[in-house]
Amino acid sequence: MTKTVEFARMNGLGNMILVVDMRGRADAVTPAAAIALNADPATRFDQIMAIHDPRVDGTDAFIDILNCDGTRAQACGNGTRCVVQALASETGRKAFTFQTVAGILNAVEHEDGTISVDMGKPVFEWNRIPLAEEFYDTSRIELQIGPIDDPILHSPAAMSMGNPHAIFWVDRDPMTFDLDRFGPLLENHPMFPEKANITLAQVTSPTSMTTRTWERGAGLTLACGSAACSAGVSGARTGRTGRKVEITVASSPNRGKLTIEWREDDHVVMTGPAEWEWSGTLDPVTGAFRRDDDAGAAAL
Ligand SMILES: N[C@H](CCC[C@H](N)C(=O)O)C(=O)O
Repeated sequence: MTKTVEFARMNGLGNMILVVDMRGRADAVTPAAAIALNADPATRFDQIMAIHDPRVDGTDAFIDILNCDGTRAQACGNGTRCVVQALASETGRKAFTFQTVAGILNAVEHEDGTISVDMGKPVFEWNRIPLAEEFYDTSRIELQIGPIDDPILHSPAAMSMGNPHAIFWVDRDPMTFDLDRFGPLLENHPMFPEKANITLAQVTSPTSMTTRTWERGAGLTLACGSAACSAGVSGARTGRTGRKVEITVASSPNRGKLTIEWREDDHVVMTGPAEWEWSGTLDPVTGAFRRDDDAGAAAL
């Protein structure tokens, strides 16, 4: 087994992704390697998407997801689009099926370069999100931040896309909130036994939203795909929007948008861009890396 593997630094609407090629190996990217890679400004990232050999028939790969703090995540929408782009560039194929901890994901790269991922079905049951308290209706749970008689944020929609999310509705630009201050408080709130990704969502029309997310295990990120899925579903679930919305991520307003459709068959389809930045090789045990010299190398 070689010491190093190939990787590509990519992004999905600014969500910083390392796509790591672990195919043919029996080991996995270690949390220590993730922490070391995140500590270097050149490879600082939000999530690692490690591509492993398929483990079940009918899938092209198993995708192992690590946050920059070394914890593992069950889902990563922006990262999945980056994996599709990397594999489409390598193989010439356009459609892929991946196994993740959250389940089986089907994805396709369109002629215009955007990528659609069927992120599966949303989960609303309190004990599967999970929440620490029983809520019959998790579309509006009792949780707030700020003065009891004038909370800054309150009554979020809670759900899971394989990973836990809380969506707080705001009536002004999400960038005007101190999410860096109260994100960690909410991420680690006792209400969320497995922590949670925290999103501020401003509904701008029945078919559009602007979101900003404090991610579990990663902090403030420029974009979060599974959070966009959760915001889109929660908008429809609470009657604020239709079942198909266009989402602008507040931190990256000029990088493009995500389209989220909560189909009538209960599947959530996310469509958006992915961008390759540069490639290199890395040691999945220690996180030591080397950037390829030639710019424009293949994505992986
Ligand atoms: N940025 C990712 C979300 C990673 C989720 C991770 N923060 C967790 O659930 O622990 C996305 O585009 O969906």
